[in-house]
Amino acid sequence: MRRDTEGILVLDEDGQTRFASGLGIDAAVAQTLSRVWMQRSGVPVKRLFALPGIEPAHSVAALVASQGVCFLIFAAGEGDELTEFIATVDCAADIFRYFITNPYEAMNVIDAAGNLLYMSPIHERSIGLKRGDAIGRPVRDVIENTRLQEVVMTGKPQIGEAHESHGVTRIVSRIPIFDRNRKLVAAIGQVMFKGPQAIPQAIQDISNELARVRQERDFYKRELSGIRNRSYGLDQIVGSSNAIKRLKEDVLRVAPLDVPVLLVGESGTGKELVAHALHLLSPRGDKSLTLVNAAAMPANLVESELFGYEGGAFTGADKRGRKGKFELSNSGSLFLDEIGDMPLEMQVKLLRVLQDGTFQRVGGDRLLHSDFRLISASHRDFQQMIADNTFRLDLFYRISAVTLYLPPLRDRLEDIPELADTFLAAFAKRQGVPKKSIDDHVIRYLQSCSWPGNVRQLQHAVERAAIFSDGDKLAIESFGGLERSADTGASLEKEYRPFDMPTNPGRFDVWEAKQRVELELIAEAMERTGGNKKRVAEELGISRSYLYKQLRMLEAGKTS
Ligand SMILES: Nc1ncnc2c1ncn2[C@@H]1O[C@H](COP(=O)(O)OP(=O)(O)OP(=O)(O)O)[C@@H](O)[C@H]1O
Repeated sequence: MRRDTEGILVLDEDGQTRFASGLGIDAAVAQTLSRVWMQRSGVPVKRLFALPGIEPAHSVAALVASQGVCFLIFAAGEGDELTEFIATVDCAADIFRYFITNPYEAMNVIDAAGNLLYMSPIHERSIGLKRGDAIGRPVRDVIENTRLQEVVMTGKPQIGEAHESHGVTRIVSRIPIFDRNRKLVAAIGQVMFKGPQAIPQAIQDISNELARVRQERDFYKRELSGIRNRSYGLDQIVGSSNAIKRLKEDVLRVAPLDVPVLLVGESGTGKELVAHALHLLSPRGDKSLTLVNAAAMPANLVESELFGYEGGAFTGADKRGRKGKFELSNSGSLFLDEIGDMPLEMQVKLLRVLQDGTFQRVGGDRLLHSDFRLISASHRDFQQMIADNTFRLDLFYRISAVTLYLPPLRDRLEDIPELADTFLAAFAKRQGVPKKSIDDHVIRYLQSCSWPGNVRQLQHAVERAAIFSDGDKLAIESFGGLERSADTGASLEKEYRPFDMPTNPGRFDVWEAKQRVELELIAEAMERTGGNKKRVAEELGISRSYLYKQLRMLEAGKTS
């Protein structure tokens, strides 16, 4: 006969059986437990203990009341350390309580779905939660930057990691919890809570260094993906609208001149494309075009990226030092994208480089010189930035000898068929699949959309539709519902026009602009050298007679 593995035995004050079931009916079990109960005045009954003299091993939980006792008997399972621990350590419950309320090391528990089952009081207090507030909530909504949910997803522990939350770095271990059938049921997070001073400075330094390296890695990844092996010329600028025709004419006219060019236009209008064309069509076209994205660059990297650094300039720096973008673009062009996002303190430094082409590496004292042609770009409204004092007027003048305006796609909807066709052809070639086509009614649909992300958005939308359309034609549904136009084009064009933009986008007098920059350079050099004309002529590489002529113009400008 199969023996029960569980049972209940209820005894009264005098040890008489009041209720029994399962193993509780077994005479040997009842006798043993009755003895334990009747000796309670000498040996108090433990809350949990191993059942003596019965094979296989069983554990007993005792619920003691004034009129009697209820024993719950259950199979312990071989080598069950928990039952053994509870059975042999009298203060087992107190030890558990210590672990879950430990003020030096918090313990949080989540279930397999990533929801909090328990959070230590110390941790709750540290993030301003009331007792039990976090229970039932997804852990990632409660603990900033936590990765505890990853542990229930992967089943892999994360031991001794630095975790930054609410401005404090603490050491954390995250451990998956499995049941006896090796099924993942929960995860616990143990957080060292002695305060920041408990974390050795070395660990803090490593964690800072790691964050810096991660940031740097992401930055270079972005840079790398930006440097595609594509050839950019005028042919790459697709479109036959008047606006694009004029833009191409202007690129041809400006490219050979060694003056700074500012490209202004919304995101995705092709500023980078135009920068490449300007460079390729310039006398510097066979040299390199160095790309810098001021917005994507982490603040702590901007200076060393642009200026380079000398060996040992800071922790983690290359021992041999490194050239910055200014040096790398020597004799070529420098494309400074999103210049409007450059912090003010960097603007001052950039201005200095643009004034005389000299600079120093971070941590160095050698005066270096670089000869580059600056092409900068921004989607921002310079007029507004200058009014808000977030962009320096003198820098604006310096970078915008020529400003080219790139029209938003909504202002040249007639380019959509050509652009869409180009993107479809390129997509088909890249993927090695037949090219799909677009019916006129789909083109009309595309022309009714607002395209806030301009050509880039169109390119992505067309590629997406090429993937999701069945057959050899793009269907409207496969564009996934694009935003329709509310016809705001005209006002936006105005918004993006920088201050001295000609009303006719792209039209300007290049010679006038060149003259203006030259006069500014001369005025500045005169001021710097205290009016020493010989030095000014030498520094600027112009003859003295030409300098005198220009000075007369400057004088005339002041009095007119
Ligand atoms: N006229 C165009 N002809 C062909 N492709 C274009 C044109 N304009 C933009 N593109 C394409 O659209 C995408 C975005 O262009 P680009 O990166 O030059 O825009 P951007 O104005 O520099 O954008 P952002 O300001 O966001 O950096 C690129 O893939 C580019 O090749």
